[in-house]
Amino acid sequence: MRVLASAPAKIILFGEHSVVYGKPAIAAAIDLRTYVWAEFNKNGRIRIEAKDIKIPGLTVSFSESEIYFETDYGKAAEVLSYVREAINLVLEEAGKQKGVTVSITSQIPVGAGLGSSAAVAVATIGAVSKLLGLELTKEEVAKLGHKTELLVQGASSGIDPTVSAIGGFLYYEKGTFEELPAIELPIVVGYTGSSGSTKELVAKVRRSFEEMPDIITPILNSMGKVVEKAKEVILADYDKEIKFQLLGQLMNINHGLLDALGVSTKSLSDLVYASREAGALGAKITGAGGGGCMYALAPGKQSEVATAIKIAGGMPMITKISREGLRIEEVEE
Ligand SMILES: Nc1ncnc2c1ncn2[C@@H]1O[C@H](COP(=O)(O)OP(=O)(O)O)[C@@H](O)[C@H]1O
Ligand SMILES: C[C@@](O)(CCOP(=O)(O)O)CC(=O)O
Ligand SMILES: [Mg+2]
Repeated sequence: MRVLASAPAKIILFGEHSVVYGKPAIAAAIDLRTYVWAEFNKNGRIRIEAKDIKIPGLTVSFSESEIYFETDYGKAAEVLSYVREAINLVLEEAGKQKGVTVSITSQIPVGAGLGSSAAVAVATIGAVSKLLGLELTKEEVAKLGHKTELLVQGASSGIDPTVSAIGGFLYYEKGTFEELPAIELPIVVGYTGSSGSTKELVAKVRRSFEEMPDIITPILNSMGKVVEKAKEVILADYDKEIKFQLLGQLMNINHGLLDALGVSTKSLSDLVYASREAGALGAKITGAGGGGCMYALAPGKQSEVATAIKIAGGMPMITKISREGLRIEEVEE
């Protein structure tokens, strides 16, 4: 039997990092997906075929009769830690120890703030649980995805695996979520081409918080207030233009607060300011930062903002919100 599952990427519209400290956040699934095949194998091992992961350098030594390959096996093992932990959690949940092979292909850039870690964990959990005959709800998959991120990152709010499992447009706070009415958000995502490690960036904010709690706490509190105001605006019956103006203003404030936490970079800020100068109503980092992606709210200006992002050295992506979260694509008996 073989099972194919997929899960979407996400953008955090407001509240990244502060959501780790129990504040709310708003995120949406977008139409880039990770696909995972799962099947049993006979050797009793966990086998992971990660087709998109680049190995960290390779040394080959050979003689007449022998050839040896060497790479940074520690880094290679680390890069597969989300998948490995996800599989172990499902095997534990099913109370089975079986040889499982997973094969992964993904449309989501790694370390770009689009939740590639959560999407790969959720799709792996979806495929392996289905293979083992475990009928998990999307909420149960999200919880196992959150556990996976906690095991690998040390800290995780759970918003990424929740949005990836459930899909759509969610208001998330301390492990619970509510679905927000889908509003057509004319956004442009800008990818810097560099990546940031969520584990390292979350740890960096944690260090600042522990060293200067009186300074960091008010920043996190303000971020929480920004998100509450954004939810109020999204739910209000203002006309679209007013909503977009207010949301753009809140995005810019959120970006400044993230900059104060030290998670922005020059390339991210270059794309943010280029977008604003090209007419975006708001632009901010999305995800952990340290590289990765930003996004801009650009009603009627998506192509101008996309061009400005390209001129500023970024890669623009015009994406849509995906209603669908985890999807079992195929079951081959
Ligand atoms: N296609 C993939 N195959 C295997 N592991 C992946 C894949 N995509 C992402 N990952 C895992 O997720 C990590 C990136 O997660 P993270 O640092 O949270 O960045 P983000 O979630 O913003 O993409 C990668 O280093 C790797 O461990
Ligand atoms: C920084 C954070 O708020 C979001 C991380 O998003 P990503 O891994 O960069 O896609 C961490 C979390 O919420 O678990
Ligand atoms: Mg991540």
